[in-house]
Amino acid sequence: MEIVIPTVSLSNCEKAMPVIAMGTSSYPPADLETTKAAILEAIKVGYRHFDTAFAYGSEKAVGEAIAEALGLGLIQSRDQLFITTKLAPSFADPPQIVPACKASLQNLQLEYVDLYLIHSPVRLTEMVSKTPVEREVIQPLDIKGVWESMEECKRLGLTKAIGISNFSCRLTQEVLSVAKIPPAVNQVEMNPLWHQKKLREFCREKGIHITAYSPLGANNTTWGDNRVMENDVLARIANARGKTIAQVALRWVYEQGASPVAKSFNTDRMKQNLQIFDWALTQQDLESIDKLPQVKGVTLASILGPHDILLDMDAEL
Ligand SMILES: NC(=O)C1=CN([C@@H]2O[C@H](COP(=O)(O)OP(=O)(O)OC[C@H]3O[C@@H](n4cnc5c(N)ncnc54)[C@H](OP(=O)(O)O)[C@@H]3O)[C@@H](O)[C@H]2O)C=CC1
Ligand SMILES: O=C[C@H](O)[C@@H](O)[C@@H](O)[C@H](O)C(=O)O
Repeated sequence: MEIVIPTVSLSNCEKAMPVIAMGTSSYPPADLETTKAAILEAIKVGYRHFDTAFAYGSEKAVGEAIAEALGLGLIQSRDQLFITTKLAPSFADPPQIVPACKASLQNLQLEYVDLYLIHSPVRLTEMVSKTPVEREVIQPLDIKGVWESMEECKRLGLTKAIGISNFSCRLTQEVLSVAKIPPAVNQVEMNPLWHQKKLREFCREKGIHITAYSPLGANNTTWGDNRVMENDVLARIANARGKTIAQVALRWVYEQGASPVAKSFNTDRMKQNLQIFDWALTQQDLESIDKLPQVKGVTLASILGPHDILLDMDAEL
């Protein structure tokens, strides 16, 4: 039976976004063939929204998988897919942004992406090949200049929509204060153990949709841990509903009005993660999840290094 994935409309974007995306950042980093095969498999099982980034090195694999899916007739046109990619912090300098977007399009073999996000609210002044990075290469963003260049990407038709990622309320407000085209999306960590209530409320008021990364807590990766997948309260709910913990976490994100971006390169788990649209959590389940002690998992400081500017940003997010 074909799965119908609900969509959400985004501000200033004519194309609706499927509410669940397949992530493409894997640990340990997967090679091109593995990533390509996983994306092709995800298209076969029904995913239509893919989340990549220049920084993940997965754009080429996504591009090859799309080309192959078209060749095999798994999809009739590129338009049936929603592709999100992100501006790498090393290119987050106004004159480099349109060229960076074009480089991502070349990697993806596409004429446009559907959503282009500023990956993080920092600029790295060098191309970095490994993390953590030295403090000297980290700079705050020139938000006005960077956002104008993001708007230019949209005006040029390189992307249907533009947005931000890892932006706190304060930084999102800074973008809004200079924007002619407001961000359509803010992609942030969100899961039953990191609710993002304040940011979600702020973005809702401003018409900015939240996409939730690491909705499963990024278990078995270096940037996440098993706090979601091994949570006793979630296990009890999953048991009572006849679902898995992953499904409970994804359904919870969806019921909050946000769109999960979950990564799985395993066919059974890919399928399982799509089975969240024909059942609901009970009021009691929602209340139990509401009471879970909050622990932020993914931090910029843990990825890029424990530098003052990053610790300050993490504290706001
Ligand atoms: N904007 C940003 O800064 C960030 C964006 N992202 C994006 O979000 C995506 C998802 O987040 P991510 O951090 O990968 O973490 P997730 O919360 O999606 O967790 C991924 C991990 O969960 C496993 N998994 C997936 N489904 C199941 C399941 N049903 N049962 C048990 N284990 C499961 C995966 O393994 P397996 O593949 O073996 O199934 C993988 O180890 C990324 O791939 C990336 O695209 C992520 C972090 C930061
Ligand atoms: O600036 C830092 C990077 O953007 C970092 O936040 C991301 O690469 C993140 O780990 C991800 O997986 O998307």
